[in-house]
Amino acid sequence: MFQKDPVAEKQAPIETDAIVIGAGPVGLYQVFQLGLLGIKAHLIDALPQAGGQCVELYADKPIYDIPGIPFCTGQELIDRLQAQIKVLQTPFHFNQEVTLIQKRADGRFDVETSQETFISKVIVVSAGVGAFKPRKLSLSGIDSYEGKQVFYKFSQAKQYANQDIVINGGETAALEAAVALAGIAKSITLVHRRDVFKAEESLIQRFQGLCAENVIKVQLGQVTNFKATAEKLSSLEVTDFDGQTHDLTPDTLLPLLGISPKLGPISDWGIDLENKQVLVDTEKFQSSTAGIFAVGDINTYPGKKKLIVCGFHEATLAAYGCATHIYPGQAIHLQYTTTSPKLHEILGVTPKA
Ligand SMILES: Cc1cc2nc3c(=O)[nH]c(=O)nc-3n(C[C@H](O)[C@H](O)[C@H](O)COP(=O)(O)OP(=O)(O)OC[C@H]3O[C@@H](n4cnc5c(N)ncnc54)[C@H](O)[C@@H]3O)c2cc1C
Repeated sequence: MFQKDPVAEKQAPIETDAIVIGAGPVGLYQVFQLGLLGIKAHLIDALPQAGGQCVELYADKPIYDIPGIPFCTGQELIDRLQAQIKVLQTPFHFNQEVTLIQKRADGRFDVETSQETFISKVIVVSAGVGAFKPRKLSLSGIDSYEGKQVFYKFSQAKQYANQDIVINGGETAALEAAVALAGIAKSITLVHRRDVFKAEESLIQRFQGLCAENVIKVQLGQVTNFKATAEKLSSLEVTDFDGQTHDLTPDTLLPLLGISPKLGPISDWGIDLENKQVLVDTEKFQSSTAGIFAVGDINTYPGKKKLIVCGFHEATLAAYGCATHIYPGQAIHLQYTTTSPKLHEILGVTPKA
């Protein structure tokens, strides 16, 4: 596996057998199943890392329903899936949203991101619920301070040592950040619309304990305005339910208002959708356009369940569908990883006799 430079200029199209759009758990497993059939894929994701919902929404939380793994966290599942495909040396293209898919006269597909173009024989869309985008503050001009004093993602509490921090939000991410900053930041103020928080009970209790000790201050209301010079955000205005305004002077503002998945350009790709999901058959998980397949949370068919294990099944059958499309007229035989020398070669393993 290697990463492309995200700021690289657009170059000649990359020609490939398969493009997988979305590096969530199902996209990663799709790469593996394609690999078993000798099909090399390129994997593209709008995010800077693999993992989809497992990493973005529940990296540290337990999953109990993956076959053969009684317990693992979202991040551990993704680490294992990445380890499983390491041998395939799949090129990953991160920080790139696929914006265009178009059928070519030669039957292949043009695929475009903002930085690269591809020509592929098949496409597997494993785009989950769409590309994740943080919910942003709707204050005109605040985006000028993004990445300087305004951050929509929280990590590494230590970088905020001795700072006055304002967190905006009342769900898990906001409460986790407030708790993590306790004892590190100079002051922590959490701004939330109402006095009700949405997170696991144990987290709410830790948060409320720190509020009771005056380590975290809660300011009810909405961020309604800000004052700033060209270089620096100097103050925030919060308006409470009585219409009273409160000025806060943060060094850093962390709006952690949740992540909103955006289906984005998928709706313009000319494939049939039903309730914003890609309609597929249940034999190959192929869309209304031959050569474009869809697996995981993005697809729909009678009886669809949005579960990782169902996505793995879909990816397995879609790989056979891709092989039939790439090698028309050729029989694609099922082989067992236990006994097939060809698969051992692909996987780089030498089983004991
Ligand atoms: C809190 C929570 C707990 C869960 N627990 C479980 C559980 O215990 N067991 C279980 O089976 N399931 C669970 N799920 C559901 C499970 O996470 C999903 O079924 C699974 O993530 C779907 O995988 P996916 O690969 O289809 O999509 P995703 O994980 O959503 O990944 C899709 C990827 O596609 C990328 N993408 C989208 N559009 C584009 C584009 N245009 N260009 C480039 N990239 C794009 C996105 O950035 C994303 O990385 C849970 C979900 C949540 C929210």
